[in-house]
Amino acid sequence: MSTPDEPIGFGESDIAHGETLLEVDGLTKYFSSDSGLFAGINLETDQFPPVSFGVDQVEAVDDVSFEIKMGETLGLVGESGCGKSTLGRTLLRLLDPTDGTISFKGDDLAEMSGEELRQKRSEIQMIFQDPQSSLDPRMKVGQIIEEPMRAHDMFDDEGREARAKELLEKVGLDPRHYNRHPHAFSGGQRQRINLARALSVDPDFVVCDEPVSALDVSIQAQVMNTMEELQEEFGLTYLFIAHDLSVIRHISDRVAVMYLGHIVELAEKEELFENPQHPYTRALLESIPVPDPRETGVRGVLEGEVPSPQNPPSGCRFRTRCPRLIKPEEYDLTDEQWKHTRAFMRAVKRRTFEPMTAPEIRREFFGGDTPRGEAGEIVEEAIDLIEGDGEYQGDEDDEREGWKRATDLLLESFAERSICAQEQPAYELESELGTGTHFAACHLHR
Ligand SMILES: Nc1ncnc2c1ncn2[C@@H]1O[C@H](COP(=O)(O)OP(=O)(O)OP(=O)(O)O)[C@@H](O)[C@H]1O
Repeated sequence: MSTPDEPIGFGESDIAHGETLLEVDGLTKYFSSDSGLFAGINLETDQFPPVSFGVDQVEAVDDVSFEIKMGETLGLVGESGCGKSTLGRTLLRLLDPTDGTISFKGDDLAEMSGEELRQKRSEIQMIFQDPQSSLDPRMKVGQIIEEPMRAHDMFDDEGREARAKELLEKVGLDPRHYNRHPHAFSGGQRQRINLARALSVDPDFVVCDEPVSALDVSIQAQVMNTMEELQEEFGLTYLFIAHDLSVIRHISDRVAVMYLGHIVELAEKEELFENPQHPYTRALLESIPVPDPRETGVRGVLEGEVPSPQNPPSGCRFRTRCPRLIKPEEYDLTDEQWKHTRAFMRAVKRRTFEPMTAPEIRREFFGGDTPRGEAGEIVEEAIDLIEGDGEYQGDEDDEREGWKRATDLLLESFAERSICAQEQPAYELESELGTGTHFAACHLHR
């Protein structure tokens, strides 16, 4: 048990600044897609008997590897639903991993349970997005901050109170607020209370899950500045989860970009923002709203929907939306012809144009220069299926069938035969800025 006389600067960690604190290897977390009485029973009306047994998996986090160094902030960014929170919670063992290792100071958290895991939890803390709901309104601020210390049997009553008051001051609040209830505080102040609570047990590592997303922009910067000061003072290491790139840019040393359960790019902050190497990262960066009022809206917004994590694309998970999908080896296509074919495939898949005649399609999508050879035959067959005066036109059901067959044909012949569909990419690149490694999961770097 710690003594109350210990200074608030807390105990020394046995890992030096800049050394690996946490190393995650092949971390995977699948959820069964439904739960309850009928979990695993699927109704399939087109077969007999019309039920089958089997659990659909949501591949929320899939084969993720990275490390975090003592004293650094690793930013984790990605669109909603890409698995950021699941990753954070699995690291802390709030969720049980499906596979992989989580080496924290050399011990595998994935293998721990019971008392051993409970003990470890004082070294790893988490801060959540919503400071409103994560603070019990019936408890006073002092009790809230002391709760984790009590759970870990740290100090006596007097010691805990002294420490709680000192922490209130450290996070930028007034120690005299010790006896107040959380409702008396603003959103930013409540997040500061959360910070004090997380720090009360002297953690080395704090997973911050969208900690400033619910706050006004001006308050966000203040809270992040406080977090940086506390990091410096207490030698903290952060995994900072956010969907907002400007927040990530403010606080991170290195940044990991997540898409549909995979980490697609990881590099030092400047390198990632100035020299992004994954088409998804580029699209994310381009979709940041432009501050210039003369430019309206957002640029380069990502096309299409994120696929379901229940049935994610093979190979590179971004390939179904990727503007740089790689040409399949077997076709003799110029870059220009491939660009046209790819654009045509996307337009057919998403049915973005009204029926046209075959010459109009050739002109519109291929500038009159349709590919030759096998690829050309496939393109012509697809054109045949959707052309305005072709056999599939006139009846709505037939028309739909024609577009579907053309889509399947194009996807099977081109998209599915790309290396992007066949192999999961993972490449280490040289950084242009800074000294660290640059990971990019994109076959353009093969
Ligand atoms: N308990 C659960 N059971 C089933 N599926 C889940 C569960 N928790 C999360 N998921 C699914 O896992 C995927 C990843 O979700 P997660 O919350 O980790 O994403 P996120 O990137 O943190 O998104 P957000 O920013 O919206 O919280 C989603 O498809 C989500 O629906």
